Amino acid sequence: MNRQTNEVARLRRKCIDDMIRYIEEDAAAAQERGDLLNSGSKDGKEFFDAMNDVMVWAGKPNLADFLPVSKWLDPQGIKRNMVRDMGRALGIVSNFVKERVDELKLAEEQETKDLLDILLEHTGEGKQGPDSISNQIVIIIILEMFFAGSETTSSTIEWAMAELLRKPDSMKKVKEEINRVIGPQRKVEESDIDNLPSQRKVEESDIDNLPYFQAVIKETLRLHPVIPLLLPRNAMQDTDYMGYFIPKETQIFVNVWAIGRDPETWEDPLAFKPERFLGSKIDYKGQNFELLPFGSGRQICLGISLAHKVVHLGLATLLNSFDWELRNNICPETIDMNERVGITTRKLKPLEAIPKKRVMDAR
Ligand code: HEM
Repeated sequence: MNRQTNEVARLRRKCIDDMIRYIEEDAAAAQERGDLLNSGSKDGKEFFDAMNDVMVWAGKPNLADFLPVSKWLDPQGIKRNMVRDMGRALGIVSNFVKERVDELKLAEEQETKDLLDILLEHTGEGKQGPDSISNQIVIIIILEMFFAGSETTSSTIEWAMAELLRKPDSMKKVKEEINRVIGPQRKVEESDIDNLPSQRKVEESDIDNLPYFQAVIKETLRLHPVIPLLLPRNAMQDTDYMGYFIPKETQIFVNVWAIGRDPETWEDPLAFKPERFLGSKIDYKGQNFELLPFGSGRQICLGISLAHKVVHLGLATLLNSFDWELRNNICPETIDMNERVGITTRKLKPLEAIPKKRVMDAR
């Protein structure tokens, strides 16, 4: 999995470069209009909105779960709304898959294949062999990957940026560190974050070169785990757990949001203090039960290594490419940090910050 994730580093680089280009173009246009960024991608926005709605329906307590006889009535309209919004998202993903199928018909031999290319190599209606999958399944797998991988990473970056803007001291420290290690003259590479075999030589283990930045991400995931109750589990049998009796078929949620804010584990738990992770061995890879934003064990996030790269590369690039400022009427203390409740926790009010292109140092 790690090897395959590394092989498509070039694609991630391109996505990050595109993101910076879009921000620059959007920022210039927004300045002329006198407002903030407004992404030009209609499909992107439509998908983002549909996904948001699906996450809200998925996280709503459903009366029908407690009163199964009322299931067919769908008393709160949750199923109805879910089917509608899932349909919107599926429509966009179907078009995306169709575009790729058309591109592949015209393409020569590909150098690098992504997940969709590989899935498409195995499409068929089952006649070709047991390992062939239908087009509909391909669309559903891609939809699931988009759902699992996009809002989680973008929200984590948004929360981190909001926390840094609320705490100018931490912002200053992280920028100084990134500036010292990377500097505005060159792009942030994945090798700056991890010890990867990379396009350029890594002089030392770069992960050690950005300890404060690493700590910022950990602290963000402690306070804002984007899947706060993980995915639900079902007790397969009657279980006695630490003196609690859990009957078979009980649906169980693990509240990692509360674990990350537990005053018995964390000093000053509600404060954003990346320093707490400096020199600490606590990590989010599922071994330290006080910090479980990706879950743990067999059901741990399938995309953890990809998420690790994308979140670090994305945020470091945003910080290295721009200086971020708040609007005139907002100061660090008044940034709205309320959460939108759903199966994922997104910011209730999207963060509004103005990117100012960094001027290259004349070194
Ligand atoms: C900051 C980013 C991310 C966070 C915080 C995150 C967190 C999680 C969590 C908490 C779970 C449930 C684990 C459990 O219930 O124990 C999960 C599942 C999953 N994640 Fe992630 N995730 C992130 C990014 C990604 C990415 C980039 C992908 C890949 C596209 C991905 C793919 C998945 C999949 C497929 C599952 C379902 C695994 C299963 O049910 O077996 N995630 N993630």
